[in-house]
Amino acid sequence: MGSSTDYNMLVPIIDLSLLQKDHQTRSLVINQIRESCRTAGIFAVINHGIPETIAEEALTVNKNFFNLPLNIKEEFFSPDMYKPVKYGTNQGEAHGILWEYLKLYSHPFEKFVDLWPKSPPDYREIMGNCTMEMRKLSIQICGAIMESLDLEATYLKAEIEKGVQMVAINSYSSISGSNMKIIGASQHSDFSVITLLLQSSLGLQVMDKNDKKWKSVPVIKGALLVLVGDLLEVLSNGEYKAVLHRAIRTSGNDTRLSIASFQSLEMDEILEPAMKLVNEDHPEQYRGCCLRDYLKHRASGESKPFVETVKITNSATIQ
Ligand SMILES: O=C(O)CCC(=O)C(=O)O
Ligand SMILES: [Fe+2]
Repeated sequence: MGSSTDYNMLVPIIDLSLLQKDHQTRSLVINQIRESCRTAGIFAVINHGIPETIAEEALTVNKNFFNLPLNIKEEFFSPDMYKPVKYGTNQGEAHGILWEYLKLYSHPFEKFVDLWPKSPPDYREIMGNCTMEMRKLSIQICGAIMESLDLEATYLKAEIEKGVQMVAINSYSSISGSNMKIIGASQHSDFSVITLLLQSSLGLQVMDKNDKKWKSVPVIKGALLVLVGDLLEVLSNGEYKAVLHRAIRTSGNDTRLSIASFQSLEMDEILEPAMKLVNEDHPEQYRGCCLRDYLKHRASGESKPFVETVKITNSATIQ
């Protein structure tokens, strides 16, 4: 057994339907969200309103997309970070494709849908439903997260609603034998306010802040995962930290698929720490930043994690 999967993570499970209940129940849920964002940086949501068939169809249609001949998928290949539809692959010398991904800009839908894959024939319709549902849910969860920070539920709502939604679909081939390899999603945090993630099978790991060990995130039927992203770290002035995660390939017969929806603001919309969370005891810890800054950072090939580059390190610069 590879050592890195020996640890399992107890991911907090939050019943989102309770947000519609009485004031007291609602507050309990908000407290759970606060606690999860502060400690784990990840939680699972159940009763979230996205029908299971939508998630299942999305996984299936993407599986069918990745099963298409390489020449069809390669139409979407591009090294350009700014391309709204982008296919990429990581090939092992003797092992064929180990990891493939497709990145789609998905909001506004009408602006991007014509650029999405045409095949399988139902790809656009199924992924249109899926990404719209994921976006709606992300916006709802962002509102609850704002409340958990003692901000108005509507704080940044308009900016988030106008914001870019990008979806990454990852496909990892399974491994045989015990050669545990970490492919594709090596350790990183996401550039998003939150990321909503659907995984078809085990493979996502997060760094446990307490013991600094990688922990496997279980697959909970019908649940979606919510990950704290870089923008939420900035907005909360470091109260919530973006969760460090990676994806490993595991043994088994099935290819593993994950669908991640990254909710951020518009390309040039600068996000700064919320004024209410900056005070004498909590001086401003981050500079404002936008999606374009992140893409420039990625294109530059700099290895330093993006969020580190916006941290204010010199206390002399703080007023
Ligand atoms: O495959 C996964 O579970 C994680 C993928 C991921 O972290 C990403 O696409 O940013
Ligand atoms: Fe990620």
